[in-house]
Amino acid sequence: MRTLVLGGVRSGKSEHAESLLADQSAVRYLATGPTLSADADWSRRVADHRQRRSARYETVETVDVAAALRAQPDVAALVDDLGNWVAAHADFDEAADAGEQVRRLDEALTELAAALRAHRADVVVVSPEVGLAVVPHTHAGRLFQDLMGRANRTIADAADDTVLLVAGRALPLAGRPVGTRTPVAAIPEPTAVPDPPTPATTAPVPSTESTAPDDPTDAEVFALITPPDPQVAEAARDRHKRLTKPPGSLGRLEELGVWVASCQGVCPPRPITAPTVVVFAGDHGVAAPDSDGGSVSAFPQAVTGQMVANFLAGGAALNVMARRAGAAVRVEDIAVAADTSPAVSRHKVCRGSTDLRVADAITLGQARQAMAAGRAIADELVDSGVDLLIAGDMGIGNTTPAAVLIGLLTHEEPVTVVGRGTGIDDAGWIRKTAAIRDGMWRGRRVADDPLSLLAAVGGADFAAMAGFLAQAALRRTPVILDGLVVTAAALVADDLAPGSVDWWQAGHVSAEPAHAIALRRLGLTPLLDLGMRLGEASGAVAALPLVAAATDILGSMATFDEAGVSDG
Ligand SMILES: Cc1cc2ncn([C@H]3O[C@H](COP(=O)(O)O)[C@@H](O)[C@H]3O)c2cc1C
Ligand SMILES: O=C(O)c1cccnc1
Repeated sequence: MRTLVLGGVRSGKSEHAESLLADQSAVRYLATGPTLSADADWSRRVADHRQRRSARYETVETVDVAAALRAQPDVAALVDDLGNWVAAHADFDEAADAGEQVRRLDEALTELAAALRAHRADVVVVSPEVGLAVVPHTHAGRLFQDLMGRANRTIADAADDTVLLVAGRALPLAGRPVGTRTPVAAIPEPTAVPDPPTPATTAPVPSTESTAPDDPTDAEVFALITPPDPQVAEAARDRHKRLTKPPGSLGRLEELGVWVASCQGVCPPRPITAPTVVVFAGDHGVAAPDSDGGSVSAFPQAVTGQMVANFLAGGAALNVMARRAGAAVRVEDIAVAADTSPAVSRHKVCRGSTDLRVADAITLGQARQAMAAGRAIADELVDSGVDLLIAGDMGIGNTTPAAVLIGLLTHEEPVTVVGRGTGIDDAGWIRKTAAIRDGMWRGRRVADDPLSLLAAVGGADFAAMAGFLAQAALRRTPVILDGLVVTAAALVADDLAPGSVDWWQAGHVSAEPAHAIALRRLGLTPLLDLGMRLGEASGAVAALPLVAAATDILGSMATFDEAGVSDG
């Protein structure tokens, strides 16, 4: 989480910033202020700050904040403050060219924003809001106000959250950057009230397997995710240079092998021998037919349970592809409306969800329970020796909550994230777009709170997938992501446990438009682009042989020395 804390003099901004990092075990305090100041008032303020900070803080006095952040991306940081940083990056002398100062600052800002975006641990930047004062009558004052305005805008764009401190009150700034698309909050309130869900099939009736109370477990709390081993990555890149091929000639397969090695923490990497797919099945209230019989899906809800049986019988596309790729398949009924085999319903949280257009899909307690289940499943597999994890989805209507989650987390509009799913017609497209709009309207208030977001507009299957994906990262196990539905859960998972994305590769890009948007947001480049739009983990399994081959290349290819081939 990156937060920009703005405020006037003595507004309480530093105290607020420190409170945001209160639960961090270690914080680097990047102090940008002059340290050898003769100004008694300044010295007293610095001493004040020092006293308020505890032993958890390490103070680093620097104006090269970008370099300081890059040096330790996994430790929380507090930058105090951006005003001093701006002052250090410009010449306020009247003789200096003001345009040149702006250009120089913009350059430094670009670097700083990139370092902030790359910072994996929490970071809070404190900055003075000087734009509300009268325009100063000195050249230096006017230039500083100008540069500060630029700096605050750029850093606010790089931050996940911006708050303004006024009179000791922290006001969250919900606005969107000037000149961008319609803000999510401005999506018109739904006019037509959607039909209530059909109670018999869509109400979340707790199953006999669970009572789903609002229990206080910490399913959504994750320890710090640390990245795959960068030293092993270096060693793997080095080894690639010694293998019997022109350097770089295996293209992206080379970096893919490097990634597997760094995930395993060993070079050469071990061959992938026990990849496992978990299909998370669940129904969605939003898929219930309207009074005119229309739905957001081209298929009826009953297909979800029927497909679970098909997976168990080995007849689904996923089964066929997984057999070819040598992956094990496990199915988990998290929220299927129908009864399924006891073998797959151990972790069942509920039967379907409530229609996300009109109410929260599931309760917070159910979201926690589902997330705990996803984490437990990942733990169990990793403990049993699985060396690569893949999540898949099965659930009629699930591309609608997936689009809602992606729309909210990437600030896109409903018409941009809607897709045809199982193949809806134009009337279905209109209905689905309206459903996504209603879901985004309902979910926008909790978009910053992953668990609440999953409860409001996701569902138990999405919560389980998010828990599974983040837990895989915590357990330092590589993951291949599938299509739209799994990637929607991944977006939430990386918010929940930042840095998880380093443990994932995108297997493919689906034909669903929101998928590419979500991948871009995660910074992932898909391995394949085959026009697939099935889900079930089929896209991830299609990419598995590439990941396995990339691993074997580093592990089994001869070096120039070994093969007696002349090195270029
Ligand atoms: C037979 C069949 C097998 C599937 N396997 C995956 N999906 C995929 O399509 C569904 C999502 O699309 P929508 O939101 O339009 O309903 C999910 O079940 C997803 O897993 C299937 C769908 C069907 C019909
Ligand atoms: O890309 C996906 O995951 C997808 C697309 C359509 C239907 N179900 C899943």
